[in-house]
Parts: sequence; structure tokens; C-alpha cells
Amino acid sequence: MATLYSTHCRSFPSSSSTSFPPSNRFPAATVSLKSHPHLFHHLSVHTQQHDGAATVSPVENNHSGKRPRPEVLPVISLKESEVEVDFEKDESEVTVSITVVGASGDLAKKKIFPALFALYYEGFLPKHFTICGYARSKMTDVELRNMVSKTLTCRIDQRENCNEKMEQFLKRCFYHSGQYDSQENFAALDKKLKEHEGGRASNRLFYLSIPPNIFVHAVKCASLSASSGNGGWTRVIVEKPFGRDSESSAALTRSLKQYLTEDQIFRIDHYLGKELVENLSVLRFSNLIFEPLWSRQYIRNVQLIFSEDFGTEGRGGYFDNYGIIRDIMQNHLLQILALFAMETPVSLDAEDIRNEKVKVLRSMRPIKLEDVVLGQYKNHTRGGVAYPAYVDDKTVPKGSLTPTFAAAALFIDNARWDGVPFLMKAGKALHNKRAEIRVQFRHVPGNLYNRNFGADLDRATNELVIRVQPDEAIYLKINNKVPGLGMKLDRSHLNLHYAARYSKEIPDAYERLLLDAIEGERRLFIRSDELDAAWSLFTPVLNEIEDKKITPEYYPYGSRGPVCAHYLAARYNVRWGDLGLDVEQ
Ligand SMILES: NC(=O)C1=CN([C@@H]2O[C@H](COP(=O)(O)OP(=O)(O)OC[C@H]3O[C@@H](n4cnc5c(N)ncnc54)[C@H](OP(=O)(O)O)[C@@H]3O)[C@@H](O)[C@H]2O)C=CC1
Ligand SMILES: O=C1O[C@H](COP(=O)(O)O)[C@@H](O)[C@H](O)[C@H]1O
Repeated sequence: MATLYSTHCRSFPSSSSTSFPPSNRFPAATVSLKSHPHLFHHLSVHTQQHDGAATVSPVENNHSGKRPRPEVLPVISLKESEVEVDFEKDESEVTVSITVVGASGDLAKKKIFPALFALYYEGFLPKHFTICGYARSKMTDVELRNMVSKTLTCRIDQRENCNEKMEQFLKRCFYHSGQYDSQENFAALDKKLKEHEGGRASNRLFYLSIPPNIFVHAVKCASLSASSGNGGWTRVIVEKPFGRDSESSAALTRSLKQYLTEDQIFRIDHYLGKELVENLSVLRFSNLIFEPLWSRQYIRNVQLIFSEDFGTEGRGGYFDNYGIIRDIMQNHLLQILALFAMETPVSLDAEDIRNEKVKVLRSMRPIKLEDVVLGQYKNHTRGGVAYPAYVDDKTVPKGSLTPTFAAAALFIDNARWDGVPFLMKAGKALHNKRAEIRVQFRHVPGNLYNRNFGADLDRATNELVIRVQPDEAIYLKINNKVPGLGMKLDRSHLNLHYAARYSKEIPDAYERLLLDAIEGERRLFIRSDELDAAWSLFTPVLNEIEDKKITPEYYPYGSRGPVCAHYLAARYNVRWGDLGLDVEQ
């Protein structure tokens, strides 16, 4: 198969400042364990934060899959060996203020406000909370509410009492107009937040939904002028991109750390909040049948596939500076890979999981340019409809070489995965919208039934497919006897189709992640050493692509992408599972 590797494919030249509980409950009272040993009934896990600060988590915060609703529980805050007592505070004295910085923008409207509303609807926000939009645009509270209500086209809108709940929710939403680099404007925001907080102990969450070049300005102002001042926590959710290479990412982290501790920084990768990505560890570690197979011994290759059936439409200005490798592969697909391939963590605590992910990332072989295929979509007319080329986007410079498609072969040089190709493929303006993980198993040695498959043994390999989206499913392709008197085999699916199995809707990734940030749960956020390792892997090849001004292969809008992606796979004796003969569309 390696001979198929075509030379026409270009790419192949020959804690917050105070300690806080990572709890899924909202703080009510500070309690001494020494004087109240009975409270150990409420406690089970002693965790060590990344910065070394010890915290205690309630029993319920065990990722058992069930996230209880907020209720009054004592807050435990440890100061060295001492635990403070304060029986005075109850839930009515604690509040959370969530400031959406960049509230007038696309992400805020599309994802953040709808997710906050869904959390409110489901009863996951504490009794006292305030949501404040912050941006430069001039808007009144009423205008913000109108904007938010129009964009609440989320999964909740068909539900019982939705309008009533929405009204109640909107009453808690306010707006403050200001510059992102003005401490004075943030001080005015602080004043406004204090009015809404009404003297309660305040916890503050800032969501940076703004372009990356103003992240640091906003963090500086928020931290210096609008942090929680009365013993509550202050956390900041930072959106991607976290830099565009190792150097810029490290510089961003250094700048953020002038104003925040690592434990206050919540770097979001929304793919980690997707239901099936969250389920990966459950599948692996709670089913005896999978974990023993999870290695080079049984797995032939792993494929991580992302495709969108639309182009960069409207986001070309941002995209052209990054390209598909930085937009999707270096973060979303690599994060999935790390979760997929990590060793069993010591526990489900954030630091234990992130430690294992870092180890995988640091065991990865540098990516070679010849193991990367680049593509860019060109215009195409289908059914009388003309679809634009990437460079037709007015915000994209003419002649841009930025890839809108990439495929790559990656390897993990450790005992578990030695020699197993992890193939990634990500593209915009392709024939479908899909994100999935495909695990192709080895051929059955000495298979008695080989002759039933003819010469093509690949058609008989077992394949586990985890369809992250859309229409979430986990299915295993197995060989099965077709009922009848003869001995005909076919490939069938053992199919866990979520829509058929579960009546409950699947929450949006942003709901899970926002709730985790409010609760101080860091498991699904990217730690700085993970980020460094991810950039170390991709930076050299990205530099080479840019230095050599590699021309991408042009593929028609709406097609299956560059042909060279097939040659890359063939080089490692792999067939892309999403393009196989028996793929359900
Ligand atoms: N949109 C999406 O689907 C996704 C976005 N992201 C990330 O989320 C963040 C926000 O994205 P998105 O909402 O699309 O961004 P927008 O371009 O919509 O910007 C958000 C807000 O920031 C302000 N803003 C925009 N450009 C500038 C500028 N040059 N200088 C100062 N302020 C500016 C504007 O508000 P105003 O003028 O009122 O101040 C705007 O409404 C980005 O970091 C993005 O990379 C991540 C994943 C997906
Ligand atoms: O982070 C990003 O993700 C979106 C795709 O997210 P999804 O949840 O809709 O699959 C992608 O369109 C965008 O380019 C990228 O920045």
C-alpha cells in the first residue's frame, strides 16, 4: 500500500487568591473540622491543587455522573492545618456574579447566554446570582435582555414554563458598557456588581469572550478593579486561541499570571464538555471488555475526525491567522487523543487526570511535515448553487495559503501505543458535519472465516465508533452470520444510539463547562503544562509549513477533501473509516 503514496501530494516532499472548595455545592458556612468532627460525614476526598493548596471536596463531587442540585452545605476552607469556623453565614449571604466580557459578540449570543439560561432553568445556578454583560457597545439593560431573549434558541425553548423562567432569568441580567483596557470602567462594573450582590459574600466569574489580543488587558482590569473583594473567589474563563505557537502561548500565560494564579485560570476547550468526550473515560475504565483491548496489541489505528459542511463564513479574519491545525487539531482533537490514550489515572480528580494527559502529550513523537496533508476549499457549483472559495471571503487576504483542511499522522512513543498511528483529519466546507473517534482493531489471527471476506481483510476488522456529534452514538462493527441455511457473513453494528436509548436531551458543552467553572472543577479545563506540551508538538511543523509557504491541495467546497489524505492513510496501511464502503451517512 505504501507504494500508493503519491509524489503529487505536496505534503510529501520526497486557585484563586483565597482557597475555595472544588465543590458542586454553594458555600454556606465556614466550619471547623477540629471542633466538629461529625462533619467528616460530609467529606471524602482530600485533593491537592496544582498550586499545592489543599482543599476538601464533599462526597458528592465524585463524578459519579449525577450532578446534584445546589443546596445548603457547609463551606470548608483550609488555612494550613487550621480550619476556620463561621456559623454566621448561610446561603442567602453568598452570591455568584458572572460577567460575560464581550457580551455583544457571536459566542456570547450563540453559546454563553443560552448555556447560562439552561443552567438556570435546570436549577443549577445558586439562589443569588447576577449575570452582567460587558462590552464597548452601548446598550441598556433592556436592550441586552432583548438581545439575549432573541438568541435563547437553545434546547430549553420548547420546554414547560420556558417563558416564565426566561423572564425571571432576564431580570437577573444586566449590562455595563466599557473599554476592555480601562481600570476605571471595570471599577464602575465592580460598583454595579456590588449593588446587585447586596453585601453578600461574592464569588466572581469572568468569561473572556473577546478576541485574543485583548485578553490580557481585560484580565488586568478585571483583576485589579473588579475582583471579589470580600473573601470569595475570582475566576476567569479564557477562550481559545491560547496563542498561536509555543512562544506566544507561553507569553500569554506569563502575562495572565501577572494578575491571576493558575488556579484562577480556566482555559476552555469546549470539546471536553461534549457528552461523548466526557463519556470516553467511563467507557474505558468502567467496562471490563474495553480496557484490556486498549493498546497496540489489539488496536491497529485510531482516527480522530472533524468535519464541517460550511466554510469560515464571517470568521475568515480570525481564521486566516490560525488555520485549521491551530483551530481544531492542536486543541480539540489533541485533547480527545490525550483522554483516549492516557494511562489509568490515580483518581478522577482534576490533577490526576491532567497529569496523565500531560504524560501522553509529552510521549508524542514530533510531527513530520511529510506526515501532514494540507487543503483549502475552492469554489464549487452544485445543483445550481454556487459555493464560494475560502479566498472569496472578503476578510481573507487574496492568495492566502491558510489551510482549511489538514490530515496528520501522529505517534505516541510509549509502551502502550508504540507504532500505532493516530490519524487526525479536520476540515471545513466538506460534505458533512461530523466529529468522531474511530478505533480500528487488528485482524483476527488465523480467522476461520477469512475466506468469507475474500481478499480484503480490512472489511472484516472490528471498528469501534464514538460519534461525538451529531446524533451521538457508540457502535461497534462486528462480523455476523446472515440468518439462513448458508454461511454468509456480514458486518453489523452493536449500536448504542443515544436518541433511542436516552430520552433526556444532551446538554450543550458550554453548560457543563460553565457549571464546572462555577463549582471550581478544573478537570475539563486545560492546565498550562498541558498547553505547553500541545504547542511543543505542533509548533515545529507549523513553523515549517509557514516558512516553506506550502501550497495546500485545493478541494471543492462540499467534497470529501483532498485526495492526498488517502495517500497519507495508505502509507500507514490505514483506510479512513468515515469514507469506507459500509459507512452510514
Ligand atoms: N464564535 C465562535 O463560534 C467561537 C469563538 N471562540 C473564541 O471566543 C472569543 C469570542 O469570539 P466571538 O464572539 O466570535 O468574537 P467577536 O468577534 O464576536 O468579538 C466579541 C466582542 O468583542 C469585541 N471586539 C471585537 N473585535 C474587537 C477588537 N478588535 N477590539 C476590541 N474589541 C473587539 C466586540 O464587542 P464590542 O465592540 O461591543 O466591544 C465583539 O462583540 C474569541 O476568542 C474566539 O476565538 C472560540 C470558539 C468558537
Ligand atoms: O472551536 C471551534 O469550534 C467550532 C466547532 O464547534 P462545534 O461545537 O460546533 O463542533 C468551529 O466551527 C470553529 O472554527 C472553532 O474555532
